Amino acid sequence: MTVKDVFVSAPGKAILHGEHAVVHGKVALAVSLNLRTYLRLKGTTTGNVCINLPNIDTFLCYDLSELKQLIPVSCGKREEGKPLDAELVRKLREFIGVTNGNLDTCNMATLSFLYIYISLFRSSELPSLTVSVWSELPTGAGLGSSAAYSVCLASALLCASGAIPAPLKESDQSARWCQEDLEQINSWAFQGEMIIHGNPSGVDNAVGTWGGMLRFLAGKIIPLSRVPLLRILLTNTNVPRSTKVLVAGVKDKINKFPSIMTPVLDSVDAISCTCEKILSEMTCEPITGEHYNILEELIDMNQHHLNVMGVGHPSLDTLCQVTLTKGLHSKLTGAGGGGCGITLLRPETDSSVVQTTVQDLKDCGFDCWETSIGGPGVQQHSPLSVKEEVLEILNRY
Ligand SMILES: Nc1ncnc2c1ncn2[C@@H]1O[C@H](COP(=O)(O)OP(=O)(O)O)[C@@H](O)[C@H]1O
Ligand SMILES: C[C@@](O)(CCOP(=O)(O)O)CC(=O)O
Ligand SMILES: [Mg+2]
Repeated sequence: MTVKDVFVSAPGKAILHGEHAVVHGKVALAVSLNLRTYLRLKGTTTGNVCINLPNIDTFLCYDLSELKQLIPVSCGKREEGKPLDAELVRKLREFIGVTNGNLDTCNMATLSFLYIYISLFRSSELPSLTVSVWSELPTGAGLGSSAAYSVCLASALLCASGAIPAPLKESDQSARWCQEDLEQINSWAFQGEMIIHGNPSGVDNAVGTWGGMLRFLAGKIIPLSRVPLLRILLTNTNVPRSTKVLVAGVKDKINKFPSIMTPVLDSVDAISCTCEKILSEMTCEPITGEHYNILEELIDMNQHHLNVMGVGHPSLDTLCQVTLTKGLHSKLTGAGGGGCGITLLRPETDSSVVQTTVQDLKDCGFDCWETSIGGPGVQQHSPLSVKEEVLEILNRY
């Protein structure tokens, strides 16, 4: 069986409020970024499955006959939305040489790819193909690179398996799937996130799938269509961390101090709801300085709560202090423990202030850039419509 080529991309995300709390059934507000992950899938006749992941320096090829041995005997095709198939995960861990402990960067990426690939093709014939992925997002820094990767894998492999159609028409540059297909993509991407995050809330893959700004609560996704244009500065402290480890740490703290942590989670929930209310007011009445004052106070309060949860880091404290000297308010975004933070810029914040803030943050060893938010969710592309620099990298494989 030879599968058709497919080229897809999905955006990263920033969480305005509700990271970690969302894993425990609280509200999160998240927004897509204009930084994307691109995946090219090529059908081949080599009898191999190859995966090229230049961002993490991983280039692997497997023989189809080896992979066939891993198909669990237990049952046929698995439906999306179910818990992970424990037998398949065990066999795959053994196959890639992980016997115990946490998976490293390369193992997590390989395991989630092989898991989705085998799950989707197990009841037919495993096809020979090459998947190459390149991302504009920093990996493991809180901007949802794992979800963008999982959404790209899910959409391309679902398309290649024929489970969903390729939406791109000959004359199109890019195209999106219908709601029903997006739900399937989101569901399979969630399985990829389960492998990478351990216990994901599902907010990151929802943003990667649908794009824009959304409110997420216990698996329920509500797109926020009327939101004000926000200016946000993104800072990467370049301190590496793992979402899986941080999420597990918060769970331990909740188990150890339930009466202390429950009010903290409830307070974060109230912060997300208050932020949502303010954002909605800003779209239907004139925007005032007071709206921004409240948004800034919410950012400060949430950052303190995230420190209480144990997901702060000295580098993130530095980010908050440096920006505050310019009157700007910051919080971590994503899992914390290093990685990225967001800084809210007010409409009147002068570009000279932004420039000096960026320079001060760069002097701390951070990367810093003003970003636009609310880009489209997962898309299929005609390769000709993809940015030259991305094509150039993916064409090497
Ligand atoms: N472009 C990519 N190529 C390969 N693997 C990726 C890529 N982006 C993300 N990943 C996988 O996701 C992991 C990072 O996920 P995570 O710790 O959740 O951080 P993030 O905040 O970036 O989502 C990486 O270790 C890797 O396994
Ligand atoms: C901490 C959390 O709320 C967000 C993690 O985002 P990221 O992987 O750090 O980009 C976890 C989750 O929602 O699954
Ligand atoms: Mg992640």
